[in-house]
Amino acid sequence: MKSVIQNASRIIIKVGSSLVTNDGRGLDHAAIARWASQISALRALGKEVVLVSSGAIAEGMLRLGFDTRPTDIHELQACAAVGQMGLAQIYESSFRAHGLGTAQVLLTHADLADRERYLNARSTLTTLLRLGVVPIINENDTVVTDEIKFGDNDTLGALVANLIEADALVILTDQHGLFSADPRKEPAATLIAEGAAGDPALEAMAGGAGSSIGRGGMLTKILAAKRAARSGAHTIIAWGRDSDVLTRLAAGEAIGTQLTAQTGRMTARKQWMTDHLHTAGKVVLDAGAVQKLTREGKSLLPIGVIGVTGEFGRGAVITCVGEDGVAIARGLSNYTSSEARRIMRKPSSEIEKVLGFLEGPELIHRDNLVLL
Ligand SMILES: Nc1ncnc2c1ncn2[C@@H]1O[C@H](COP(=O)(O)OP(=O)(O)O)[C@@H](O)[C@H]1O
Ligand SMILES: N[C@@H](CCC(=O)OP(=O)(O)O)C(=O)O
Repeated sequence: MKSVIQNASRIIIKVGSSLVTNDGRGLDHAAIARWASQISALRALGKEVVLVSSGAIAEGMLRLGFDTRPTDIHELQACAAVGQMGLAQIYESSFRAHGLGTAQVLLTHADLADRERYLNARSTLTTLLRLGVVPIINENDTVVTDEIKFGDNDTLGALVANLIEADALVILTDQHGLFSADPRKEPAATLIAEGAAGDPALEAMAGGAGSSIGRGGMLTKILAAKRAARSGAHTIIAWGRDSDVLTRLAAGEAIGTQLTAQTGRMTARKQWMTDHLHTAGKVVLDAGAVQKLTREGKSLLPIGVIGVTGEFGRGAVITCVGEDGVAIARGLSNYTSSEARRIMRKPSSEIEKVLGFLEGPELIHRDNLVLL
């Protein structure tokens, strides 16, 4: 078996709390420097990498002088806010040593459930990747209470994989992968080298966190693999301290547990769009635009739109119909219905003049468009 990382061009790497910290107190700077060095090697191979890193609470505990993890939610939030400064600092300097810029992105699950914020987060992340920067994501712990209680960045990693349609999610943790049972409790447990993401038998093997600093345990990782697979991303769970783990995966070596997505990336996306039976509105396309979409695989520009029906917000799923009323495509709109009405039939060069801002030259970008 070959590692899926070898052919993956967009990868989310999640580094867990149990790994990034020195026994839950402060950050392991040397380990972080090693991952930064490996990620810069992946970048040199032409791969786009987004890092999801935990560790803010552990670093905040150290900086604020807590010996044990506070139970008060607001103290935890304070630790996360203080520690996030340290996390950003160490990543910034570790990547800078390899000539790579970093960006801090703090997200909540609710942000990704909101269509408009989802689209904004997606555009920001893809822009950062295009500009050659490594985005470093963590939960925005200041504004959430549920997530901070469970402290689970595995789910966030999967949501980000869905968000930017990554090819793979690599979950680095303190175990070599998924074992037939929790190896802390069952020393005879064996490593599961491969499986199908979403297979319920895997969930039965996974238990909770084994250390005092880790929270989610193996179950959240298995569920994250299932979620990542919905957009066609494969998941690898591996020991983050294995030497050169990331570069060896990129060379095709099978390490840890590989959970394969059963549906391809495009099929998964198409499925998601076509599942949207109730679209918020419609745009009517002239013959030229129909041609561009159906034959040339192009984006939908406002100039090809001759009518807009319904009321919808930015990021809504809308239907594209031809002049004969036949639906030809579905996609996520970059503009609201009222903005679309103002820019339809106009060249993209006039959008900014008409609206006073520019979300993008297209009404629906081809990456967000599915032909029916
Ligand atoms: N079947 C299993 N295979 C491997 N680890 C397991 C399993 N079930 C439970 N675990 C526990 O999950 C822990 C990893 O989860 P966690 O501590 O939350 O790490 P992280 O901080 O990296 O998210 C391991 O240390 C291990 O004790
Ligand atoms: N966002 C928090 C906690 C997230 C967390 O611990 O998640 P995990 O690594 O999945 O156990 C932090 O940075 O400390």
